[in-house]
Amino acid sequence: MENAFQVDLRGVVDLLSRHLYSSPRVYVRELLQNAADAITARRAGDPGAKAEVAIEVADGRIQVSDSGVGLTEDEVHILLATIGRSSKRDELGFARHEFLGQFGIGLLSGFLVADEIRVETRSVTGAPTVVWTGRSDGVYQVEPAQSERAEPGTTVTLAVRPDAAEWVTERTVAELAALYGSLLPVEVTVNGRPATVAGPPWLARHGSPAERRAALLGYGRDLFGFTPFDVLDLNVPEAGLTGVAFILPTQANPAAKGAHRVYLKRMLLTEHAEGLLPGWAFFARCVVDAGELRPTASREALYEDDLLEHVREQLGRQLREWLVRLAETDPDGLRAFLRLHHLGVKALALHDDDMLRLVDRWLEYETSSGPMTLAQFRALHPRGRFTASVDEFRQLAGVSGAQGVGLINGGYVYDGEILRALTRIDPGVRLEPLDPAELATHLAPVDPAAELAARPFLNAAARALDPLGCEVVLRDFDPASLSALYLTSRAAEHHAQLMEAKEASDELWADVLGAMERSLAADRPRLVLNHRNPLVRKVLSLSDLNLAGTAVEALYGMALLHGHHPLRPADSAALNRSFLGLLDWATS
Ligand SMILES: Nc1ncnc2c1ncn2[C@@H]1O[C@H](COP(=O)(O)OP(=O)(O)OP(=O)(O)O)[C@@H](O)[C@H]1O
Repeated sequence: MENAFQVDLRGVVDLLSRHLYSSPRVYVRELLQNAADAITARRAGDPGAKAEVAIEVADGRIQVSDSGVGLTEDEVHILLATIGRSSKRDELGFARHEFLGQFGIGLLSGFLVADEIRVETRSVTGAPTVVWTGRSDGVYQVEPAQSERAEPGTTVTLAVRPDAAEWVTERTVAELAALYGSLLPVEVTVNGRPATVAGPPWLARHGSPAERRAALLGYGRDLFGFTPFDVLDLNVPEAGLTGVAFILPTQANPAAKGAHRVYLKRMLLTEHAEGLLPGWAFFARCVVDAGELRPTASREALYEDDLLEHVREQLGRQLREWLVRLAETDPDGLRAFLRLHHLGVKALALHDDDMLRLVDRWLEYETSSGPMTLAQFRALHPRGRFTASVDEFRQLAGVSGAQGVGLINGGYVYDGEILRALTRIDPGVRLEPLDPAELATHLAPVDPAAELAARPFLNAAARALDPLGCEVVLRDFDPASLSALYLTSRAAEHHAQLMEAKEASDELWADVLGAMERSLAADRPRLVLNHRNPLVRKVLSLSDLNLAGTAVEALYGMALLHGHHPLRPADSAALNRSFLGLLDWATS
């Protein structure tokens, strides 16, 4: 025996309200949408038919009347009383593209605020006016209307439940009708006051491009509360998409979720759409209307499909073209943009040669020769170096620059990768990462006589720093104001990390790490004393070698601090010891 499914309407309404829709307010959108669709259906046969939706709100009742196709009694049974049945799909079950609705559940959203939905409708076919009344307990009835409607169309009436009263006030309904329906191509009024505007502002005609731009910037300001840095048109014909992108006037958080305003067939889908733009374009906020993109069943987000993917690519391309155009026509504008949004552009440059060229030509980097673009730096220092961290740049820029080794700060997000990627646009690029130890080879040795005279001092200094795992050398370099430089090679850093790990690990691991340690050439860090520095000269001239050892410990501590190197416990102890030693000497 075959049986039909039974539907527990209360359960379905509960499902809709708790899990599908984010707020009862969507009932206004669903009513508007049905009214607009009914008008679209009527105008398909009669293009000159009126396109009016009148919403009346008073005393906890809302009435939505449309001049649409209306329904016959048979259609009422089939369409209004069958959940999931919709007249807006074709024979194969696909959404028909001229309509907003498609799922056949929207009318049920009336039960979010009322226990009863009353639909009075007269079909354009000339059938008599009927009244359908559906209740949230799952019972409905259809009866002939007491009087015929003057015109074809439909009036839906909801008498609000006391707990939902806040959703059915004139003010709330007017706000919601304007929010969802202001761009609809039908005339919507709430208690006689218009809720619709002339159409999407980006399609409005203006006297001149400057006027249009000013009007669109004003639109952006009204919508988002900031005056956009710039505005550009968006267009993806395959998705029936038009709109505008506003460039944010302040730095944006790359991790912030998208907040794009999306209309589908002129009805607001969401103010918080995600996935409309590629991830790197976090500096733009869009307002778009698309005829062909699809909503999810809740109508609160875009359905992720190939078309949305295509739209994302195309909008990304249009933003990219805008940037390239800006570089060509308004360099100052581009500089200002980059100051705000360099992260997005750098992220894009990693995979896009045009953007990489733009970064190369326009983005200023910190370098040992002052702030300049990568292109300028390469012209000045064809074999320049870049650092792996901001700290390293701060430690070494001065010394490196003074030795003629150009240095770029490559320590910020994406910079290392960008510098390495430069060969993509210029195969001749010779910029390489700096190994700090290499810098020592650029520091000139002191003259042999001075080196000889300093021997006893250097021996004492080596004895003082040996327990700290550091070697001492004397060099002659600029800037003279720098007393000592602590240089550690990549291998030495690795070695130091290994030692730390070994100290913290158990026996088995300590053995393994010990074996690794032996296999690594322990390239020790160096303290490079600057023979040009007056303080170093003074220390060199000390005849008391113990005191000289203490002074070297102090210079070592200063070099670590100056270079923002981490201080190990042994380093802090050496620094304290040197202080005490110097104080003792001074007071004895
Ligand atoms: N104002 C109206 N005028 C004419 N027909 C209507 C009206 N409101 C609803 N209908 C009919 O009732 C059907 C069911 O409406 P419902 O709102 O539940 O779903 P839908 O609009 O088809 O799809 P969705 O769930 O996506 O909104 C519609 O397909 C339409 O045929």
